[in-house]
Amino acid sequence: MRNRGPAFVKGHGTQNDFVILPDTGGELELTAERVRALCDRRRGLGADGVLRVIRTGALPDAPADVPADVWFMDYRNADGSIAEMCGNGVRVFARYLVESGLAEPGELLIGTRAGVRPVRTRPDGRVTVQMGQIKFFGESATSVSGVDFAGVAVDVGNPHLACVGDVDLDALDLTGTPPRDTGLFPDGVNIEFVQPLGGDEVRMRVHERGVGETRSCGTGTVAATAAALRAAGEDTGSRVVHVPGGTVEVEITSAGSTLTGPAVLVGGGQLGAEWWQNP
Ligand SMILES: N[C@@H](CCC[C@H](N)C(=O)O)C(=O)O
Repeated sequence: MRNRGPAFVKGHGTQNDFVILPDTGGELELTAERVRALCDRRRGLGADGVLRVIRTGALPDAPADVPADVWFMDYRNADGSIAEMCGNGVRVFARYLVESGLAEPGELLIGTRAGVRPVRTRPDGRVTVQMGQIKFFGESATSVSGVDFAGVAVDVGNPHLACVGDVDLDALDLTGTPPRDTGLFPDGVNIEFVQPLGGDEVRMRVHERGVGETRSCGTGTVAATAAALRAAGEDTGSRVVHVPGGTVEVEITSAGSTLTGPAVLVGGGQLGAEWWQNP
């Protein structure tokens, strides 16, 4: 390819997949249309979302409480919308920072629209993220194929409705967007269906705001764990969460929550300059 556009790296966390766009100079014009084209699995690279790598100080709408020199995960959903936080994305973002030499392995801080997230990269390839305090903010319901599901509203930096019950997850048709209470979730919601398996294990499927069904959602696994603990009459504890794309571990204590799981970099390349101009 003679005319080269921006560089990219493709990665995933439990098969929640992302196009990483390094923008260390803060120069890329990342429009919603470019995000949609990048994430399109036929006309683009294909992904659930885009992670732009930029210094917080270079992003005009960055939250004031994130220090300017911290690397910021500018997250976009596949439909081009902006979301506050992405738990699988943060792990993949951390792996990218370390592999590309932008950060040392071990402890690092990542800026997000939900605030700073302390992260620890591990030698085995897994990454642990401190996901902060979860907050319950109501009860609500949704339905799939005419079947009603009750759930709890959970704020993990972004909004979730976590529905825990003895549900036949394999039978759920999540090709459409399940209805939501627009009063409780005015900006949309990520919806988790959670089946306790006994002991500290649960299974989960998720319909993500701005994407559709994905094979995993990190913030969703934290919401699912909080809801599963609450259903068991507990405030704190841990769950091993099995999603279609793999397994993660979540712990909730009185001090906050952590998410541990894999982060994989698949490969990278260069976008075509013409494609980037007119995707
Ligand atoms: N897949 C993510 C969540 C991404 C954002 C979400 N779709 C939203 O709009 O809030 C995760 O791993 O947490």
